[in-house]
Amino acid sequence: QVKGFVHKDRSPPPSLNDSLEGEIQAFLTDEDQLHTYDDLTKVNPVTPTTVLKCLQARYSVKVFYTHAGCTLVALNPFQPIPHLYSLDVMKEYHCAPQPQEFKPHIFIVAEEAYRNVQGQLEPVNQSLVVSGESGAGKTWTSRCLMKYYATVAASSSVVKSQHTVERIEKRVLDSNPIMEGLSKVTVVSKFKVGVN
Ligand SMILES: Nc1ncnc2c1ncn2[C@@H]1O[C@H](COP(=O)(O)OP(=O)(O)OP(=O)(O)O)[C@@H](O)[C@H]1O
Repeated sequence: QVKGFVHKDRSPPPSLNDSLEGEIQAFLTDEDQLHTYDDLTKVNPVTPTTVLKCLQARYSVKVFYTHAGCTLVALNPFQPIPHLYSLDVMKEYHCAPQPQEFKPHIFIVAEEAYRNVQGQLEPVNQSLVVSGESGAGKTWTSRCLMKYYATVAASSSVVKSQHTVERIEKRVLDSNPIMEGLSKVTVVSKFKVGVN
């Protein structure tokens, strides 16, 4: 009579690599959910494969910005997306009590730095570093930031005519090629927008 039976599995225990691979596959199974990760710190496990799959999924549903903690990942849509950068969208982010609760956008980063300067909290001077490989969209992003500052700065002071707003914006934007040509660094008032 067999009173007890213990099956001894002679196969080696799964290695760390196998279990990570299993976790990655499990994460990727839920393909329809991948685009919903608006912050890459929520991705688990964080690996090049899982992060890139999420970004790819977001790109395919035309979502081009994703948080990664305090960093913002911007994907180049390689096509004009005018509604993403309209004056109304700028106003929405600028006037929101908590812009960070909105969808990830370069305007969240812009607004946060703007509020820090206005609030005079240390460090008052703010730097935004825009980095990426050639063609990633650094110049585009820097221009976006400057357009944002030109617009919100003009709208928040004394009520100015549309002509004045456009003049400020043009001056700021026109300074970009000179500054970029000099040192690849553009400086807007107290804001620094670095281009690597
Ligand atoms: N968010 C965006 N929406 C629409 N077009 C974009 C966006 N970002 C970049 N582009 C387009 O992609 C192209 C490359 O962008 P950009 O010139 O900004 O790259 P870069 O990183 O500054 O390149 P380099 O380092 O070679 O100067 C441009 O034609 C630009 O208009």
